Amino acid sequence: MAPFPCSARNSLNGSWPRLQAHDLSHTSNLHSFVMASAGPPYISAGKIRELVSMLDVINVVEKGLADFSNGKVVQPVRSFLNTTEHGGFLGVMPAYCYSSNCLATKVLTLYTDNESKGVPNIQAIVVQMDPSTGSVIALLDGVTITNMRTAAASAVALKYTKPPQSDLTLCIVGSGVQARAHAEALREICSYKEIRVWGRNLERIQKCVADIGGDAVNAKPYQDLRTACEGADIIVTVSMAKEPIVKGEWLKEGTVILSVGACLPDWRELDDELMNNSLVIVDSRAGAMKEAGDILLSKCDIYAEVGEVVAKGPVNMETARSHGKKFILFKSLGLAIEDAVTGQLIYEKFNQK
Ligand SMILES: NC(=O)c1ccc[n+]([C@@H]2O[C@H](COP(=O)([O-])OP(=O)(O)OC[C@H]3O[C@@H](n4cnc5c(N)ncnc54)[C@H](O)[C@@H]3O)[C@@H](O)[C@H]2O)c1
Ligand SMILES: O=C(O)[C@@H]1CCCCN1
Repeated sequence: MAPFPCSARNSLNGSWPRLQAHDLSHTSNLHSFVMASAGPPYISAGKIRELVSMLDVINVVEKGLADFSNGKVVQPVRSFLNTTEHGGFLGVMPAYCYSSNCLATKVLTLYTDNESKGVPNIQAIVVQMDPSTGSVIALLDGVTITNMRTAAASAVALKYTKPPQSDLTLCIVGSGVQARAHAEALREICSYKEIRVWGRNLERIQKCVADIGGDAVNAKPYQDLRTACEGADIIVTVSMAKEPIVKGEWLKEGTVILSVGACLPDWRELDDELMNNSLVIVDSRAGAMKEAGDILLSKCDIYAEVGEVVAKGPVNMETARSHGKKFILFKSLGLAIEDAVTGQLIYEKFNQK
């Protein structure tokens, strides 16, 4: 029986209809009644943070990435369109996975200059559906999901590539939303003797350092990018840069780089020397060959997808050296499956409450 006995949505104005008394004779399904009468729930940023921890998200994203590389996820490379006159992008990111029982799409916008307008550069909503019927079961705050699952994907990559020493120096290049999310997620994987935060504006760097936890987590502001990168064991790049800003010649051998920005084919964060000296692990080969400016323009090789690494086991510097490389690098572009599994987890926890 159809879950919405009174014909799902009003086809003229798209609103969710009120259930009529006679509709009840067609269904005994309370869930259908609630859905049809009130529409799908909206799960806000605050609620999401109450329902799931970063560790929860790391765990589902790890499985999602493994399923993706194992051919268990149906997901086209996302489609982006330009809002040319306004300098922005609209992206649509659908994914379906039978083994994680999730069907969802994220709709997002990416602008680079929204700060002056008082709104975030990346805005998004996740539409979660019931895979067995296609019915929309929830709308979720896509900004929070994007922040958490992106940092979680980097945490998964770090889990499988982390340097062996215990007291590590982490350098975060960028002081925006993802800088904060990564500080949280990467602390689930390693402990750090210092967390360096670089940005272009001292006030914003200091705010980011304070938000991350300041002295309590050994976070320190850096205004010179080269100094921030030199000697770091792990570097995460989360800037909106469009040109290479981090240079391979600055880094010590054995550095692990988590490259999260530069998600368009003509955007860069890292120079050719860095890319060509790295054992490069990507979230999606197909995505990387369409969107990753640092890979496409440096013409570097791709070693593996992170989901393959999750399945086969950790990669270390011995592997990198055997391929003639000095660094290990994870190039993240962001996958719809990361949003879909995170959205599904949140929806299930929402229903348990
Ligand atoms: N891989 C993924 O899944 C994924 C997901 C979300 C965001 N991202 C990317 O991560 C990056 C950071 O996203 P965010 O949400 O933190 O954005 P944000 O706007 O909150 O922060 C961006 C930071 O970059 C700095 N910046 C801007 N232009 C710069 C430049 N030319 N050189 C150096 N720094 C510059 C800003 O001052 C700010 O500190 C973006 O490139 C975004 O596209 C990737
Ligand atoms: O996967 C995502 O959600 C993002 C948002 C914007 C930039 C690239 N990737």
